[in-house]
Amino acid sequence: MTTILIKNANLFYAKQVIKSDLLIEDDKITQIADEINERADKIIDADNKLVAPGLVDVHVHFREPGQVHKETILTGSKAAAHGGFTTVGAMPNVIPVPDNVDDFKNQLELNKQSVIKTLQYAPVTMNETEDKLSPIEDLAKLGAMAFSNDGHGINNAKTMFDAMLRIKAVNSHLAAHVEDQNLFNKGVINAGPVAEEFGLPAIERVAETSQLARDLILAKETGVHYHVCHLSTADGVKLIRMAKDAGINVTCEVTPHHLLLSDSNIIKDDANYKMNPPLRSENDRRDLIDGLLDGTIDMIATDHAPHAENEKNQGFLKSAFGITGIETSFPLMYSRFVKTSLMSLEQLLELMTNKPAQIFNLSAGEIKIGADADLTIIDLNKSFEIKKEDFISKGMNSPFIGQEVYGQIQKTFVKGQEVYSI
Ligand SMILES: NC(=O)N[C@@H](CC(=O)O)C(=O)O
Ligand SMILES: [Zn+2]
Ligand SMILES: [Zn+2]
Repeated sequence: MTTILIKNANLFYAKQVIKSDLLIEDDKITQIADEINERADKIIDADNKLVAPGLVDVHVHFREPGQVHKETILTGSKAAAHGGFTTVGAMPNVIPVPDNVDDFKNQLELNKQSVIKTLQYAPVTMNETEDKLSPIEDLAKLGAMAFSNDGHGINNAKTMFDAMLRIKAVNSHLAAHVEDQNLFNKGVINAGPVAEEFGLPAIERVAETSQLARDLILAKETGVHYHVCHLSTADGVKLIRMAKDAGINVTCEVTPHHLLLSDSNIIKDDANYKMNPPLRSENDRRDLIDGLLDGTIDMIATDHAPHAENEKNQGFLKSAFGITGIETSFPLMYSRFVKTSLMSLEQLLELMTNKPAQIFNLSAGEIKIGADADLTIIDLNKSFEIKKEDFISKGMNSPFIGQEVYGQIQKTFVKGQEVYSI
């Protein structure tokens, strides 16, 4: 047996940060107490740093198979460990889309290269296109964490309705990239004065909100657990608030970038500000923050979307949609929300551990006796600059490069194994 004793932790335990020691035996947490003086193979003095459950991100893109020049499961998962994450949900917009038993099994095999726990979404429809539903029952049986066509909206209401019924029947979750493909209309930036100033084709807010309104009604009718990916609009927050009040089984995520940036921050033609959904207005951003603080929005997810340099330096019109996020999420959220007293550290940790785990029924996101030793040690007082060269991800496409932040990840453990150390 291998034992690790962590001394002098500021431990996030039972929804509070407390002074504590913690003992790991092999892959499990076996003791949590004021003072543990057991002999151990390794003793780590946490020196009053934060010891948190490994962070949970239900929305990442690891690009393998098919686009390994952007990211691989190995580089993506190492980047996640660098960001303090120990459990992630990988979206199925890889090539080929794992929309059948063989490709899904192959995807699960590939995911074994992950240094953290990489769970797999299955697509809602074949090849994430409109016409035909994927073999939902088979893919659920193989262990799909949930179903999503992320990257594309599901335009056809009948397709969505049927998908919801079948996903509900297997007791799974439907995570929706809510976007009407016709209203999206090949835009590249949020509709408004900034789009006009730059003369770029725009994405209307109604691309998100009209499909969301439809889906909420369908979710009410079917009872499926309907989860909204990367919410971006003020009206979207209102719709979800109303739906929750009406008892509809809806949950929702928001990304750090939609909380921290608006279209007014976009540097002309810098595609590190190009993603889908686009950065919206200051008004939308404020309402997303309100929605996060009042519980309308349930969790933070990064939508980590790595691309190669030459796919992102083509200006706003031609570059790919998406930015990396998994290595900067905690430091950015901690610096801009906790340090500024918009929320407590405990609130932020809930949004990045317990809440996503609970909502997707994952055994993750909580430090407790008997749980897997999935932990991260974070120095909250350490400030540093976000630098390209510090990314482990193959993707360097971040609008946050150059920003000064607090909250440096020092070590990350998965099942008692150190998967990142500074
Ligand atoms: N967010 C993005 O802009 N891009 C994502 C797809 C998605 O999340 O919709 C990608 O796969 O690159
Ligand atoms: Zn999406
Ligand atoms: Zn995505």
